[in-house]
Amino acid sequence: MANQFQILILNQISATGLKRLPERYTTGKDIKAPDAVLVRSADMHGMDIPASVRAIGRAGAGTNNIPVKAMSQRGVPVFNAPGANANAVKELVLVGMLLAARNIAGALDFVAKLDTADPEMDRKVEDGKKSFAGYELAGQTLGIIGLGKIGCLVADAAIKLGMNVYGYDPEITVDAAWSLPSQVRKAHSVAEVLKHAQFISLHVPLVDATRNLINADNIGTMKHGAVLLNFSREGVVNEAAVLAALAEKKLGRYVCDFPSAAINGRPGIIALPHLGASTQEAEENCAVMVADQLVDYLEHGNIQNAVNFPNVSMPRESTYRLAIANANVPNMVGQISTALAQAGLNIHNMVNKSRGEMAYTLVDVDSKVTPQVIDGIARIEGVLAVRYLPLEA
Ligand SMILES: NC(=O)C1=CN([C@@H]2O[C@H](COP(=O)(O)OP(=O)(O)OC[C@H]3O[C@@H](n4cnc5c(N)ncnc54)[C@H](O)[C@@H]3O)[C@@H](O)[C@H]2O)C=CC1
Ligand SMILES: O=C(O)C(=O)COP(=O)(O)O
Repeated sequence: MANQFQILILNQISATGLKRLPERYTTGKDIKAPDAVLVRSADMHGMDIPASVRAIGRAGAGTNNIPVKAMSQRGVPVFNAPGANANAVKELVLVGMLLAARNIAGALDFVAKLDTADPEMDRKVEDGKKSFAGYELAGQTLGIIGLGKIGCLVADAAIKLGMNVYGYDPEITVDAAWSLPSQVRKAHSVAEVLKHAQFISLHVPLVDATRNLINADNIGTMKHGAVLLNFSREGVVNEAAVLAALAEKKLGRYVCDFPSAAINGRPGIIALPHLGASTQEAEENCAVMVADQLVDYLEHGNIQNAVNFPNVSMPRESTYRLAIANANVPNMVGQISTALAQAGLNIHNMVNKSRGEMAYTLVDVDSKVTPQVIDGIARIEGVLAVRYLPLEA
């Protein structure tokens, strides 16, 4: 019988994505011993992740809600869906700039409070509108911190709207750099971006190095009345610093996707309920991408788009495959090959790749692998997880 897999679902995942899982897969939110977890923003840090879990699929970009380091130590890849929701976020960032520049939230509120039975309503509309006059985006300068999938799309859209764009990303990839319009000016520091831009948009992941990236020390260096947009993560911005800068009118608006007790309802705050990736298209794209990656990993051991392991794939030419997650230390491949040779197994094909402290090995052999051989490999120091993935007869 073909392999049965159980997938624990922690958030609402697009049905189109779930349909990519073969029918023999069971999905649900109460599965006790899942082979894999599908998640969006649910916080998995406090969760007791069952030992049965072989992979985690994040139907989205950010993985700060997942204990990635602990999963690496267990040899468990954490997959995400790079770029699959980037267009949705880009569009909401454009909305964010317009909300700030045109006083749209205040204007909508004003209209909602109009008395439609008042014969003077039309006059009040014409009188009232002057309170909401704004300015245009064309000609303004936007600074983008983080030029990954989202930052690059925001840069491109802003250039097309006639804005000047500064971008900062010390680890920009070659592909991202190629995708940027030539008009984007390269900034060499966060400070340089803050100095030049009227709008600053953050598109970095939340990691130790980006926590409080915008803080009391640098927020005062922004242009007077600047607009800060945060569709990245709450922790990237120090909210106390934002409130102080708004109170001093140093900051014009703080537009974010992360409401909180500290900022909600405060003057100058425009907060959306984490809507960046909430379009039908983005939800489908993310779920499809990550479901396909999970299936390929669970059934064939191939890794594509894990945040903690290298990309490793090998075409299936042999029925008998071992997938081994191991520490990136010397002599792992040697010890694995020796264990197979000692068991009289001939290696048909093999690939080993590393990324940081992690490495991953796929080995196809010409005959059946016994549980004793698998146990022997699992006991090699530095081996974190071993899976035997024979093709079904
Ligand atoms: N509001 C929402 O619904 C959504 C929010 N996000 C957030 O946006 C973040 C970025 O998403 P993507 O662009 O898809 O990720 P990405 O991985 O394509 O891009 C992130 C970029 O940030 C850069 N970076 C890292 N540290 C930096 C630093 N200290 N200074 C400047 N640049 C730095 C990286 O080099 C990379 O190019 C996600 O990690 C997530 O937190 C993503 C999707 C939806
Ligand atoms: O992809 C991301 O990083 C997001 O923040 C989107 O989160 P969501 O999937 O909408 O809960």
